[in-house]
Amino acid sequence: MALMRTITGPSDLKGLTQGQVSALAEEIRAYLISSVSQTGGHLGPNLGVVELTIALHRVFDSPRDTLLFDTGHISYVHKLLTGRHDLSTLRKQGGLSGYPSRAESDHDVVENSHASSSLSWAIGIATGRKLRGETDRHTVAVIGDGALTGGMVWEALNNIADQPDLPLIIVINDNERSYAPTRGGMAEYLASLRATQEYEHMLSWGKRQLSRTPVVGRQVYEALHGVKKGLKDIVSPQGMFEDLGLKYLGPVDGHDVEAMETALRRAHDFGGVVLVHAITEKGHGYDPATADEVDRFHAVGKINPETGLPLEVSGRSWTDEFSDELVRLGRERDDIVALTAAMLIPVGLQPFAERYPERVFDVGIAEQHAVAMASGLSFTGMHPVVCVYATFLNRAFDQLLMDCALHRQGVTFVLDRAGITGTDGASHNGMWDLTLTGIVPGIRVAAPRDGQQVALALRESVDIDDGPSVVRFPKGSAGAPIEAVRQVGTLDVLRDLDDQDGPESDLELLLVGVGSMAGTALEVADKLRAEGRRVMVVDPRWVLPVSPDLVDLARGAGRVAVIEDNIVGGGIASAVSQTLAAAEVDVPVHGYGIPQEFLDHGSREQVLDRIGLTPDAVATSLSARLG
Ligand SMILES: Cc1ncc(C[n+]2csc(CCOP(=O)(O)OP(=O)(O)O)c2C)c(N)n1
Ligand SMILES: CC(=O)[C@@H](O)[C@H](O)COP(=O)(O)O
Ligand SMILES: [Mg+2]
Repeated sequence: MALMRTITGPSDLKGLTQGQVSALAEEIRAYLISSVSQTGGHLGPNLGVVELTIALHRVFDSPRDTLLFDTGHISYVHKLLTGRHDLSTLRKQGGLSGYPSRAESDHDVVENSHASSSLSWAIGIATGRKLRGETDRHTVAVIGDGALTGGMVWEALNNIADQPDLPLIIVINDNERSYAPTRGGMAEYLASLRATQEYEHMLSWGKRQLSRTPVVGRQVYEALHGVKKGLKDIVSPQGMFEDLGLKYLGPVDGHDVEAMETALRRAHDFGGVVLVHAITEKGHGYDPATADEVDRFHAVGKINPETGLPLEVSGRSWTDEFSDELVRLGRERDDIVALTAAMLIPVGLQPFAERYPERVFDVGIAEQHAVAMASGLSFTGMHPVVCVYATFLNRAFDQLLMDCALHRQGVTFVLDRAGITGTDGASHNGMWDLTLTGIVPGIRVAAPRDGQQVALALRESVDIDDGPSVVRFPKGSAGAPIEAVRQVGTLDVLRDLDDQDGPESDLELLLVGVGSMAGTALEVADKLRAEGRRVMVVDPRWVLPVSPDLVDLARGAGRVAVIEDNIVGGGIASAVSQTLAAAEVDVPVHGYGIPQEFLDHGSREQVLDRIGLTPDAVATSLSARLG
């Protein structure tokens, strides 16, 4: 760590010798392994960009030059080189973000964790700089091969190709993986370019051998070299980027700082748009990561740094409940197909894919495309199940609305990581989906309260074939089942008025627990009942559209309160309030949910506490309201 501690900013890198640079890379790699194994985080991706990031900061002059890191999860080395040497607070409340953060440094620009937007940012910044006469400032976007499969990238490249003179450098960090190996034509194309590297190595070996061959050696080499272009085009059609008029440099060994510096300096001095194709290895230099076939330690929890084995064992997750039921459904119905946006394992589709490989589609990091493709699949009579993290549905809202719902296509959306996720920061919380889906005509939305309900809701959703249906659930362990004490129409009653409480007509408070907030609602009810309040807790299971049974029950209540892990604005409380008003049911409705703010990272529990979405806070508020 001795050398790293001397690097207070990128300027301290410029004077290092190549030997010192190599030593620094090793120091950083060792520190990443020791620190991130204690905090958790994106260990594999960041081990893959150690040398690349050092080279970037030696060639460019951040923050005068702007460095952008697509998806943001690969910014740990960048942080270490820009004065943030201590990663021990990574992803902890009040500590360093796991993504770039403007509050931490003026070297950081794009904070969000949503992939494939870096080239759009880059052309925006470069164009703005040009308009302001600052054409000596470079903009560099580092984008992974996975993020390169996102449609926005191709929208940006289309525009970038129109301005080939912009001082804009695109570094493709090609490690052949998203979580799993990157799929699709783009991945194949990059593979063909990588093949060039082997070809170049072979050619330079041939040149060395032939140059040692007297007399004929030179002529033979020239002849070979003449063949090179032809062979190279066979090995790797350079066309795509060059056909767009973009200069392509590479492939370059992304773990060779000197080679990266040479390429980046050429790109820097070129004075126009250049793509530098860096070949890297996710998890590089750490055997447990490079040996990990699942995802090369894409995102780890706390692990043993020696073995890479997890130190925390989590219980059966919400995702597991979904995954197992989908396999059961897949066995019963051959019309069920599944789609993922490069997250087959994290969204729980691997067991289904192992059994029905022809019925799973990994479309790359392309949620918009996934939803429109699902609409097409549904049109042919298949029942697609689109599996994305709730926050990433934001990307595909128009396709949900105008491709799926407008045509009443029967598509099931499984939104994992709904609600507060916490440690991945503001852009990862699944806090908007109930609001977004709530404005989609004809949609049905289920918020299961436990693992059993996930299975039940999924089974019901795949029977909905006249429009989109949604099943949303949070990250982590699903916890123990919450049994209903009885049904009122479509509603599950979780806590009933006791007999001696008298008739339902003088119900003080009807408490609605949405999804995983059912547990919170029960604790709130128990606190209020201990004060002698007459409280009933119900779980609608299908939260949108609002059930008429809920309207009927509300008629007899003094107040209604809804607890949801979605923004309060436009969420289920809003929907209930609007539905009651439309039914002329004049009962106050109180919404308890997530504030309409971007929430700094912390654990799920810490964030819930911070925003007052806890049993104590809600009970205190309701107690005051009940008077
Ligand atoms: C829109 C969007 N969808 C999904 C994700 C989840 N995600 C985070 S990183 C990642 C893989 C990125 O692969 P790549 O760009 O190759 O970067 P690497 O991890 O290989 O460095 C995915 C799918 C995301 N961040 N954004
Ligand atoms: C950066 C990104 O989008 C994902 O890698 C995310 O960090 C993983 O989140 P989970 O740990 O919830 O799967
Ligand atoms: Mg990758």
